[in-house]
Amino acid sequence: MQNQTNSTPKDKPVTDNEVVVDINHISKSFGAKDVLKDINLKLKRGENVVVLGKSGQGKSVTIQCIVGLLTPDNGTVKVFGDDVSRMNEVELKELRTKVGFLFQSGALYDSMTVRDNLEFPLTRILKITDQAELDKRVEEALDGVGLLDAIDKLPSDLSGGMRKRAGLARTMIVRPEIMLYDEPTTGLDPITSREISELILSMQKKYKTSSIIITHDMECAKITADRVVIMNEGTYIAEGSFDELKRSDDKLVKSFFNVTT
Ligand SMILES: Nc1ncnc2c1ncn2[C@@H]1O[C@H](COP(=O)(O)OP(=O)(O)OP(=O)(O)O)[C@@H](O)[C@H]1O
Repeated sequence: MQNQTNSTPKDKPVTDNEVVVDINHISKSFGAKDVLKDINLKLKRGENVVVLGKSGQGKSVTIQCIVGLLTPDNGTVKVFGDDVSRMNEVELKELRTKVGFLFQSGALYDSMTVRDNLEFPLTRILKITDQAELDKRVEEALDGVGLLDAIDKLPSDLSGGMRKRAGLARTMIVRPEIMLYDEPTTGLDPITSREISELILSMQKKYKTSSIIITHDMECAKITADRVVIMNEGTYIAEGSFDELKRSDDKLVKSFFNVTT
């Protein structure tokens, strides 16, 4: 690790089973508060990993460490084999074009139409200038999330579920290799939550994206997860498939499943 040089993700050979995010014994404190104590997580290419945990357990802090917005106090986070804490600004920028986020709000620009919101990353990140190409990509992306009819609407004219779909289309339009979903179904009714969860699953299948999905929503976990990890008090306490964890005898693990199952 000492003399490692960072190369850009696109230089890496792609293999099945490749670990695209490797979190190794990270800890993070804010003042006297030890938020992450010892977190380990490997995300393989094409895999959906759901992180379950109660509020304030450091799930969002973990995500911020993956994209270099926060630096762990100890341990390493490698993305595509490169240590994020050793990346310079150019490398971090390159990394963030490969890693898409979907935050709770969907993070659309309120003053822009849905079309303009989706064009924005195409012009900014992919540097596409040809209007016909922009139109084609925007329409395809919106069609993929069932929102083509809303192309000229403002975010304020959309329901919460539609905003989430538009946010997902905007993130996916640059084809990130890794997706980080921070509570993608929070604030949505059960039917819309299910639709978003199914969309997350279909995105994984269609684009072979590798995703970390942070959620409290057990149905979202059930629909989307290839693997579930449960986080409590700064460490991961259990890991397995949804069905394996559902059968667990551990009291804390059971407490997550008893809510809805
Ligand atoms: N930049 C920061 N400075 C100080 N404290 C922070 C910072 N970021 C997070 N924290 C603290 O770390 C703890 C974990 O926060 P985090 O947002 O990761 O929780 P979470 O598990 O994602 O919870 P939730 O489900 O409520 O979003 C919280 O107590 C929060 O106040």
